[in-house]
Amino acid sequence: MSTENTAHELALDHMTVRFGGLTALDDVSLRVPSGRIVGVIGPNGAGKTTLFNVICGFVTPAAGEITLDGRAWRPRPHQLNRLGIARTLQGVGQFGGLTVLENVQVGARGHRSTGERAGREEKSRERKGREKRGREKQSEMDALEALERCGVADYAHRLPGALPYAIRKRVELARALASRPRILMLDEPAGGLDPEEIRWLAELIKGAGTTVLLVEHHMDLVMSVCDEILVLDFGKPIALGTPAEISADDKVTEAYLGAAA
Ligand SMILES: Nc1ncnc2c1ncn2[C@@H]1O[C@H](COP(=O)(O)OP(=O)(O)OP(=O)(O)O)[C@@H](O)[C@H]1O
Repeated sequence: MSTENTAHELALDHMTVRFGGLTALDDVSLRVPSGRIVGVIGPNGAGKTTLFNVICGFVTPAAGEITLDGRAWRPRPHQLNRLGIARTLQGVGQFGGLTVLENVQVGARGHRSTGERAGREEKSRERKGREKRGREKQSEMDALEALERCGVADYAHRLPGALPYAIRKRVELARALASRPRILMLDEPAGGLDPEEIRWLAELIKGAGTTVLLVEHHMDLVMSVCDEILVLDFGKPIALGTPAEISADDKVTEAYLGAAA
């Protein structure tokens, strides 16, 4: 697949990350066009999570550039939500003391409506109070909608710690979706899920209606949902192409066989 003429919502150019003497990413470039589902795969330790962490601003690269909507961009974790970028965590990472709904509202909270922006200049205390209540109501509605979309609205008032792992993974997805992101970053969303859950997940990803960047070990999922796949091995990009191209690439097979040996 060629992405030459497509608007690149997010792009990484010649990204290099070092941890002491270890090069975790070595001159990695990636285009994530608007509306596409782009996968990043590779054996353990290949640099997939590091790539995510660079985009989220958790890790500072030694070299390379990131552009968002064609403009140079230096990511900062606290700005992601406002910029419409949401990320799930590899595990389930929910606050144990909050209900499922409250956890998902945390994801929804930074989402700003047009009305909110329009009223930003208002100074009166009463107006501010009304806006705050409106925001909370909106975030609750967004959270409930996301929980419903993920099929777990029935658990809204439960504490996540007591719920089965697969349900918590769905809650984690709902948390990311609640902010209505334009770029959804999924870090191993299929980890620990059974085949039926993975089929559900594939449908959710395909129907997400956003740009998706997916790091995943589960090959069937990656091959079935991604438009394009980047393969990393020891931090180096070894292949980039459609699922069919990646499946037929000997370098990819060798990287995985080497990792299994
Ligand atoms: N904060 C860190 N400090 C030092 N080394 C790190 C750090 N984060 C990652 N690494 C190393 O960088 C390399 C890439 O790690 P990374 O977690 O990005 O790989 P990965 O492809 O996501 O692996 P996995 O599939 O096991 O999650 C590994 O050798 C890892 O040990």
